Amino acid sequence: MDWFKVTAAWAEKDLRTSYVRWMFRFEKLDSTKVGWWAQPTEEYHPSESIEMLKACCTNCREESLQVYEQGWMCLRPQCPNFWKLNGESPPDKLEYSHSFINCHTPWDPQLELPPAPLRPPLASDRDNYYDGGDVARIYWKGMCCPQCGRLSCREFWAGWVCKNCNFKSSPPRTIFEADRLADPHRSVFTGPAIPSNIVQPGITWTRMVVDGMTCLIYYLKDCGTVAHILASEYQNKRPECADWLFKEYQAPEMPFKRYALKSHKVQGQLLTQQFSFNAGAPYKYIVAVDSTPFEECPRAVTRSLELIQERVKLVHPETEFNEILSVGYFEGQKMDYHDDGEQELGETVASISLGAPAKMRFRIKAKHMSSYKLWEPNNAPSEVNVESRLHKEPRVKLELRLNHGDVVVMKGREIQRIWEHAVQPIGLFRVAATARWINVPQQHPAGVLVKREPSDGPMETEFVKRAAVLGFPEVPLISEGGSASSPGPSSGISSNQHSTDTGTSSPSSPDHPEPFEVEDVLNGRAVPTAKTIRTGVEDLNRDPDVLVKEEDKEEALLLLEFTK
Ligand SMILES: O=C(O)CCC(=O)C(=O)O
Ligand SMILES: [Fe+2]
Repeated sequence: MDWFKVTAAWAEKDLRTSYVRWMFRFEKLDSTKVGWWAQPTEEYHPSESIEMLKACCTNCREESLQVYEQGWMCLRPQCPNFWKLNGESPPDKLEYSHSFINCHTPWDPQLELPPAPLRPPLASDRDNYYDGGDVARIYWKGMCCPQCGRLSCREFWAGWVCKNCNFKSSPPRTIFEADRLADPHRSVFTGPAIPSNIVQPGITWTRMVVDGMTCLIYYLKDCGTVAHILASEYQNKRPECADWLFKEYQAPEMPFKRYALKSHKVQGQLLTQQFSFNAGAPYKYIVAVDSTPFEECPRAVTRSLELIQERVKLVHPETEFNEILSVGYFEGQKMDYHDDGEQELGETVASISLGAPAKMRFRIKAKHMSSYKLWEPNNAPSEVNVESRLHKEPRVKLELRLNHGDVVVMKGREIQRIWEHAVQPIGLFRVAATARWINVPQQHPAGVLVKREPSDGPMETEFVKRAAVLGFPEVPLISEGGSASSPGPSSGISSNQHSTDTGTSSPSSPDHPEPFEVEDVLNGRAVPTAKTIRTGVEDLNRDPDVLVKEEDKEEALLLLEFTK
């Protein structure tokens, strides 16, 4: 782009809607440079000798510019003559006048100087100006590549990578101590901590001390409980506990990343604010996050899971987890209202807070607000009263103040269905790790059917041993008893429909084109889609024989789909 000055403002009327909109005329500071957006045919010859024409309204006696070629109009919305061309409505299509386009407005020479280079400096050049280490707001904003000028988001924990020329910029890393990020006026507890949560009427709670830790249990009516287990200085300083974890999580090698949001209304890719890392069973979340097996994770991740597990056992001894999502929040980042109610999720979700404190708020989802009246005391007020009360009452019913080392445990599926929660860190830098149980059905050892579309001939399917699909090349591509079948143009069979039509499969014949090579799968020429893998795994689990039963062939096509 370029630097511009605003040289005129006027009102226009939309005759279809009668709305009035304000328009602004921008003029480039350096009018000798042709804009990259200008059409080659565009006639633009700015000159100071061309004047912008003005005239006075006979009705309001105020001056308006002549903006349009079609003629002068009063451009003051307050005037009864506004937007009238010789007393009539102007035509729908108006053109800008020659003088309006080409006049060059004289300007104070001092102000003609560009105030700063348009290309923002690299964040590392600004280090001296920002207090907040390398987690300040500018460190998660985009980078303008000094080599090629391309703008790139900050996607990686370690720094920026230009998407065009691969230029890398890594800011220096400050390792924060949790104490530096804590509220300086907070109380420091050497024994069980005292909470400072906010509870609205209607939520009951109990408090107990277990193993020297304060536990608060909030009853979100019949939906379940939220337990807040407060850490103490003593607990946090123990080996491989909160202080240690927080330090470990800040290592530059930590595989945190900002992932692309799966659905949003903006053109192009949009990243989540926070950096995250998923380990154990795959969790869909609101972004397509990869998942790393526990054996390959940094120790901070597996240790967080152990510590969460230890804390959760204080209140819900039977709970197990198989997944942990670690999230790093830089300055100003937060997690908006959401629920953790994915279908595959177990009923307990627990998280540990590290670093800066945070507010975690729970509110009833708007669509369930009407059921709130069911929770009124015995003599439930009349419909009218309930409504008026709902409007006055803030939807937030519980606000937890989370400090370094605290653990929160949500237990109950209904909490995720009826309620939603949001987390707002207070301070520069925070890490949270949330553990869940995810029902991942066992992978069927037999394999999967893959589908391909040959350039000539009908759609082909081929049975591929699952191990090969998952990346073990030693397992060869196999045909299941000559299993090539023709599903027809649509194989969109719902996962719980079991076809009984045995006529859908036919033995492979020499007429059929060559099947997929395993290499196609492994070298990325044939790509499985995450959604279909998941559907497939679920179906395999529901019916382990699905791949060997002839009548289920069509359904099995859904199990894993490859696009060539
Ligand atoms: O940041 C936190 O404490 C919890 C984040 C959360 O709600 C989630 O990961 O689903
Ligand atoms: Fe959550």
